Amino acid sequence: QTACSAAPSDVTYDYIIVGSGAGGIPLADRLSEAGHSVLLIEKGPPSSGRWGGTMKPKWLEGTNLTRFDVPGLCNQIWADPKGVSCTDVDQMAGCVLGGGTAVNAGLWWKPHPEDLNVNFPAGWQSKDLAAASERVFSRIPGTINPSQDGKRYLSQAFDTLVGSLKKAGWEYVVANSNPEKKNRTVGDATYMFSGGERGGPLATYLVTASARKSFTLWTHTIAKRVVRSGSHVTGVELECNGPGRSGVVSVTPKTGRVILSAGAFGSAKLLFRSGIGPTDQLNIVKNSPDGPTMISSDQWINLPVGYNLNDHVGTDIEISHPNVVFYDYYGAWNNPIANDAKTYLASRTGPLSQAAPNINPIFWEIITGKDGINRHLHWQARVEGSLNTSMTITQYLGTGSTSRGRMTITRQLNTVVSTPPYLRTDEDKAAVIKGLVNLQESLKDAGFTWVNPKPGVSAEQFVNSIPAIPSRRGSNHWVGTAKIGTDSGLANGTAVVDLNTKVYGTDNLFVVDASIIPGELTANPSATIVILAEHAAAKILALPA
Ligand SMILES: Cc1cc2nc3c(=O)[nH]c(=O)nc-3n(C[C@H](O)[C@H](O)[C@H](O)COP(=O)(O)OP(=O)(O)OC[C@H]3O[C@@H](n4cnc5c(N)ncnc54)[C@H](O)[C@@H]3O)c2cc1C
Repeated sequence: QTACSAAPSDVTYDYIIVGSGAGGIPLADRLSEAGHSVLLIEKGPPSSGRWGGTMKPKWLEGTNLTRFDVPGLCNQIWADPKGVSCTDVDQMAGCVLGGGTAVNAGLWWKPHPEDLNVNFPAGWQSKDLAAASERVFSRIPGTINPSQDGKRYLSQAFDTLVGSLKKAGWEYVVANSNPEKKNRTVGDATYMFSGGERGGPLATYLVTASARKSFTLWTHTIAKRVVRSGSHVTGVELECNGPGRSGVVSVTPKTGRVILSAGAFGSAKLLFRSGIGPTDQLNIVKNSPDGPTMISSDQWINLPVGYNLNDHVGTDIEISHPNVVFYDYYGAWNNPIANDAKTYLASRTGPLSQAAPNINPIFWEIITGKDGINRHLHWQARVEGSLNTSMTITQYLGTGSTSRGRMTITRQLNTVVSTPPYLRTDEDKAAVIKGLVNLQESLKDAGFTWVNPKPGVSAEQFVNSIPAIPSRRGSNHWVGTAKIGTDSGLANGTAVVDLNTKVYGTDNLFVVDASIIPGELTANPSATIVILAEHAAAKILALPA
């Protein structure tokens, strides 16, 4: 492994952003666009070919494409996570340039108004984020037709399920044209893909940022902690990770700022290592290898970092139908169907331009609980399961869920989900069960064979039979560990960052990523995180120097 080189001691940056995911990349672009010098630090290697990534199967050799660029290879993260997934997190997360936006399935949704209005404080409501949303969707519009010939491949599962739901009274919608229509509606999966490739922030915001002299990117560089004196942050201490940088990098004296965009686990970990968080967690860091050099306890800032953890609680059902056709996306790594590889390479068309494993359709329902809360269910179908005519459909419970968990740190400095956030309230469970009962009812005469739950097993028995742990219910949509709000955690409140995303008790430390989201959203979160980053950039730029 190549050794790190020392960070230059004679250069400072107006903004140092840690983490190049859904939050970090758009932020880096907007802050550098405003004329500031910006350093973006990413612990992992380049991913997409555009940025010098090299990981690819044989059939992509000689092209500028990597495994990250081809939608049909997105599930390779599960087959071969080595060198791609984070090793210090007990959940799946992308530790490469682009973070989750480099490894995810590319699903891309405009938020339902309640995602923001129910979860977020004043100033971050649907109407407040409308302009940011507009900016995001003008740069990354998303598509329901990833294949560049406009055709839909292997659409049997989609056609069968949409047809059945429509017969049962569900309405077909183009989801991102009608983000508010999420009750008994069904639509196409919408992806951030563009030109038949992954697209997203790596192909838009990072491209414009990189064209500016004021922008610097360091990959292979781990931020260990922020360097601070009391409430004032002066820079970031680095850990060697191959050919990246080591030492300390400083922000512009007096006016410089550090922004953590290292993800729901990564940003919380950085806060703990910087002496910011609940005392029990800071004491663990104190007893870790960091201990001897950790900031002294009289400068610790006690905030509820790591609490309020949430994720979509996933409930997988499996149904089969004779029309459904399976496509071996995993097999496409070594042995793609020759013609499919050829058409993908020649014109970005065919099954490999679609996300594995043929994710489609998506449908939604809102269940109002006895507690009066609207709980949003997002159902996501894919073609895989125990039969070659199976569809597995995951039901996600999002907006309105009242269960929360906790993430903590170990002495080895790994983050763990110590309290899973799944189905901890009766009303959350009731909504999940009711949603399943409603779907069974809607599909009852549609010719599907129910593999799971099996006939004779009630929805309630089925939901209760799946352990409420991340390996069985996890959705990789982690949020909430550094919640935004006006009820400062310094005064026994629940918020870690204020309405400008500034960490309470600090002058110039910010968090902008999934961590600040107070409660789970209806659908997959990445587009909303980019919207939040756009909005946060405007808020931060408006602060007095
Ligand atoms: C397998 C998978 C599939 C998914 N599918 C979808 C989907 O289809 N649609 C969707 O909307 N969402 C999806 N998600 C979720 C989505 O990708 C995440 O919610 C989103 O990327 C989170 O954004 P973020 O900015 O908070 O963090 P991330 O995107 O995770 O970015 C954090 C970045 O910080 C870096 N980092 C962490 N610690 C440090 C450190 N100490 N120093 C330097 N760098 C650091 C990481 O390497 C990473 O690049 C998926 C997630 C996974 C894991």
